[in-house]
Amino acid sequence: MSEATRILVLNAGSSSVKYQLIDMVDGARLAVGLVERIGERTGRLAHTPHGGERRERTEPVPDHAAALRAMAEELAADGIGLDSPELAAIGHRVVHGGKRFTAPTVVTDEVLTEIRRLVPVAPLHNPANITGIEVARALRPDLPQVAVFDTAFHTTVPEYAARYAIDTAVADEHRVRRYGFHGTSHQYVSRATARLLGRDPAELNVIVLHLGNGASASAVAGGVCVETSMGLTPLEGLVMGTRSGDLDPGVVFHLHRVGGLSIDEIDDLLNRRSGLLGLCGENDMREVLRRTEEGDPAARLAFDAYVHRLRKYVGGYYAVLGRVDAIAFTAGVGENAAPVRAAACAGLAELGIAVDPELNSIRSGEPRVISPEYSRVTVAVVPTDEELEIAQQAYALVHQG
Ligand SMILES: Nc1ncnc2c1ncn2[C@@H]1O[C@H](COP(=O)(O)OP(=O)(O)O)[C@@H](O)[C@H]1O
Ligand SMILES: CC(=O)OP(=O)(O)O
Ligand SMILES: [Mg+2]
Repeated sequence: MSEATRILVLNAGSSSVKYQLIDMVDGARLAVGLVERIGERTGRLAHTPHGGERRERTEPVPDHAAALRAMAEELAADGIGLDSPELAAIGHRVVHGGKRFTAPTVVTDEVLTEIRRLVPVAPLHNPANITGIEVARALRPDLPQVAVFDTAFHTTVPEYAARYAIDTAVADEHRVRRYGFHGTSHQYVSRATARLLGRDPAELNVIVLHLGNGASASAVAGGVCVETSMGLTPLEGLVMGTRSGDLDPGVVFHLHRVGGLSIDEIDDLLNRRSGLLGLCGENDMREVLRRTEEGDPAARLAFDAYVHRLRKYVGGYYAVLGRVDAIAFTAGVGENAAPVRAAACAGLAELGIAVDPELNSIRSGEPRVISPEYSRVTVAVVPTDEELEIAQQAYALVHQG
């Protein structure tokens, strides 16, 4: 039996790489790091070893290969380099797995080809994930590279919810359907919510609101995902930092035919220049909240639109589930923005949903209940941990075989 008990997790984004080295015996984070501003004039690496001081480097990081080299140097400096025999596998977040990948998968050339084929439906994400896999494989060709897919947890969404009401032959030919994303987070948070409440996940109905840069909602019935807000691509659903979320598909035809925008320009508009950014020129919720407090009308509109959309999904998923036991807020905005949580749940006493202002204002990194005793639905803040979930799934896979 090998002694390899560590998993390196890579979450490669378009201009950043987040990484964690986790020991699966005791769950220790041997290193946690982030390389940002890849491809810009100056990049930045922040690296924190277990029980040690955070280190920062500011230097040009031209591409993802350079980012992973910098990560490898920092790990080596702590004596836990990529050459370590204790490394069992490298786990990768892969955003789009299509219909085929319903579980964590060891990456082969053929698997990589399939992930590459899905680039057009996850253009902001899959290319970076592929680069992460390729670079990691070049650094440690002997290790299993395990892909953990954002789409996997949503493969239980029933056909009537996953299908768009369009011609079946066209949909089948082009594999157009709802796939859903952030699944690793929705899965982790729905289970963590059950743990927080001391309940069996199999008997709990939860609405999970993952509000990060990308944002999505899911309805989880007894541990099984039955509905989610993102679709064929991570563009549908909630208002996000730079993405529009739901809109009339007629808007696309109109902008093309009447507005004269090309399809690529519309794609760029809806994915990168819309959402909070499009409404008020700012995609960071912290800045939107600050400007709202100062009375800035554009920021107010952006906040109101963001919250209004969220409330529509909460109401909709209430009806989908029939009975809701808990609503869990997670990711950067969900974990930190008390005003968003308060506004999303305001005036819903008739649905048994209430938020206690004092509990809601407490800042903490721990899972916590923010609803009052009398609230029929427990409202909670449950920090997500996609990296731990990826590490656990990757470790379980390499240890089975
Ligand atoms: N204290 C805070 N208050 C409000 N929003 C915050 C706060 N901290 C972070 N955020 C929001 O969280 C977002 C990032 O969320 P995160 O889950 O880290 O994103 P991702 O993993 O998708 O890159 C930021 O864009 C910012 O708007
Ligand atoms: C799928 C998705 O939107 O991911 P992120 O929030 O990391 O952009
Ligand atoms: Mg995230």
